[in-house]
Amino acid sequence: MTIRIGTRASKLALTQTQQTADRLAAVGGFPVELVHIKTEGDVKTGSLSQMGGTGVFVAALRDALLAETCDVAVHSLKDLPTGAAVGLSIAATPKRVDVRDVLCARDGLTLAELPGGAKVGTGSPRRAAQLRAARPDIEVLDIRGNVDTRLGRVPGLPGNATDEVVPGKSCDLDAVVLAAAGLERMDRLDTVSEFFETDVMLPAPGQGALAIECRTEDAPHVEGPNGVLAQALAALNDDDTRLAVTAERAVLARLEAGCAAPVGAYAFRKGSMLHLEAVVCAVDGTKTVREKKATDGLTEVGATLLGIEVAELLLAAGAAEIADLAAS
Ligand SMILES: NCc1[nH]cc(CCC(=O)O)c1CC(=O)O
Repeated sequence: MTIRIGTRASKLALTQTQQTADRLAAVGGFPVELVHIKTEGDVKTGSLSQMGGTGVFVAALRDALLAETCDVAVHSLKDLPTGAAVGLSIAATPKRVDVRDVLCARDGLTLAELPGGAKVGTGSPRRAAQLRAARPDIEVLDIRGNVDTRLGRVPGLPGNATDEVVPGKSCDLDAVVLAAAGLERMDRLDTVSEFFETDVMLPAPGQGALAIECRTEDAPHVEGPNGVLAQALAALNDDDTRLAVTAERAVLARLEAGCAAPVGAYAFRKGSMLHLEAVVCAVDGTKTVREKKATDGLTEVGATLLGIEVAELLLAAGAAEIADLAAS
């Protein structure tokens, strides 16, 4: 029995799927193969929001699972909509890597060292808002493209393909903001000039974590017999990661936030407590509401309730008035 793992064709997706496939094969003792699934988001160009947001990347993989074109799909958890997919389960969330956002600037500059008027690229309203809050005097530009394309917008970064300055294309910005996790997986952490601590920039809910999805019948069950795939998936799960991302995603769900809403959230377990902090910002950076809370309820339900509670604190503090939460 060969387990087929569906993947998008992007370098980041291929890298993280191959790494997961290798671990699954090692713990499961069965052969695995990668199946390339073309998604609407890979084929079309232009604004993601016009295609229905990052959900388009996920939908094709889910269709392939349900059609039994593949048995397992690996998603970046932060790209996964909060709504459940009928017939499918998140069978494992492996231990998450660095959750932080990073600055990749020319000449190794930090955010504080960038000159006034510096051009900083990001496609994320959450990052744009927090950048503007920290440095109202810089210019934040909306950029698109994969990780290599984005890094290529900053002159002199290690590993860039060209030094040619082409406006809108290459070497035309002072810095870009990306997730440490993606750079780590693609072995491009040497481009980072600053790691943002969470008091400056709260990451996207689920950032740095993967979700391994399968048909519900193949997922690990609490009771009853588990097949070889379910057992291998259970072995890849990290309980603390699952708790943290459950709390973070409950914030999004309770806020009914779209995938382009300027919402950051970060949860972590420390000892017997699960801590959660979340932020909603005005995209122009002028207003921010931030709340945090902890629970000793270290269960799926406890984590969900913590997320709901923090979301309600944010709403009570005016979150819905300062930002378009439905933005997608
Ligand atoms: N939205 C694109 C995306 N989806 C997942 C990652 C990598 C980080 C992660 O796995 O959380 C990235 C790139 C980025 O945000 O820099």
